[in-house]
Amino acid sequence: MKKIRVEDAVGQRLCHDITAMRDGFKGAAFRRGHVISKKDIEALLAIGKKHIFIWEDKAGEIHEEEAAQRLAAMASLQDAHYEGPSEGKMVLKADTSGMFRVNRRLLSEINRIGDITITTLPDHYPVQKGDRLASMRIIPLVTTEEQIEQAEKLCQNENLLALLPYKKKKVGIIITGSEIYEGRIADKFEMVAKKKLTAFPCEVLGATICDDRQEQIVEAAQSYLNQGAELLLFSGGMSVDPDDLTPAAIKACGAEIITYGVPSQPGNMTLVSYLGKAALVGVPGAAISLPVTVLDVLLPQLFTDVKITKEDMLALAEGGLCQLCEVCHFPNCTFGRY
Ligand SMILES: Nc1nc2c(c(=O)[nH]1)N[C@H]1C(S)=C(S)[C@@H](COP(=O)(O)OP(=O)(O)OC[C@H]3O[C@@H](n4cnc5c(N)ncnc54)[C@H](O)[C@@H]3O)O[C@H]1N2
Ligand code: MOO
Repeated sequence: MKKIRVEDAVGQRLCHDITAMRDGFKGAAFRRGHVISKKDIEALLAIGKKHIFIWEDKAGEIHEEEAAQRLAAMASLQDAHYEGPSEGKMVLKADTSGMFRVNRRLLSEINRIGDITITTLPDHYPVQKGDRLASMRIIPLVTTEEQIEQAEKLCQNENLLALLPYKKKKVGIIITGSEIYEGRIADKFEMVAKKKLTAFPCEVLGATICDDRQEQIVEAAQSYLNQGAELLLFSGGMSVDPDDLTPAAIKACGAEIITYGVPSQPGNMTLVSYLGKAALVGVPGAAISLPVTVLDVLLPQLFTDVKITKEDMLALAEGGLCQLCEVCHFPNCTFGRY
């Protein structure tokens, strides 16, 4: 690449986007390929560009825009599209709502190569259509093609990124507790659960209030399963009192327990289990009194086709202590990352 003074550049073609920042604007003031005219000289000087590069092709070298496009192509995925290049980078955006996945080990290997940087939302992040998911660029204006080939090779047999779209599910809500069943207090869980479920494609089959009696809880669960429910949320009776029967009732339904107890707080006493395709989730009482608990962390994955594992739950421990912020920013926070 040849460096020349802006005053001597009239008639020359810019070989990369040139960024300006002013009054809240940050973006490309001049695009790659723009032919510099006399009137551009003052504008370039005003954004601090006294010199520009003139591109000279060299074998084995690759320009930032082509490099970014190659990186995007090696990590293409369904239900998302790339935009760019702009300022040398490609940005991945979601075409649907779902749970974003990133292969962290592979991401680290690619970023270790040298000039390449790929940055993403956190693994398991819930996203909406239009959200930015990842951005890719090389740091210098030019890199060796060999570095891009190395990254491409790493992505040959495994996916770097994925977006798991939410699937429509039928949901049954089972509320336990003698105080609610006998009318001593009003139920608060149905409203809480239904509000959280509005973020996902689902049909709520109903909400059943049960006494602290195992057979009644099992019967309510079976009734929803017979109606095709793929997600059952059980509330209350999840801790250590003699009347806390929900975990035993879920076991009695024949579900395979993935975990009873999650290293995350609030929501420690959560139970995750599966009976065939259906997820049976025991939700501790804290979900009623706090804006965000483990339930909010689990819901995105519960609406995908990928089952929650014990490893997933163990990974919640670091950062899993909610900071109880005055204004809750979940999921844009430390809580619930795995
Ligand atoms: N000694 C210990 N105490 C507690 C533990 C523990 O491990 N050792 N765990 C704590 C955790 S964590 C939670 S969360 C709570 C509550 O757990 P439960 O899910 O068993 O909740 P309940 O005992 O059934 O109810 C607690 C409280 O909330 C009211 N409630 C419950 N469901 C409803 C509803 N649908 N609508 C309105 N109000 C509801 C209930 O009446 C109780 O007042 O336990 C900690 N304690
Ligand atoms: O199970 Mo509890 O307060 O950690 O929700």
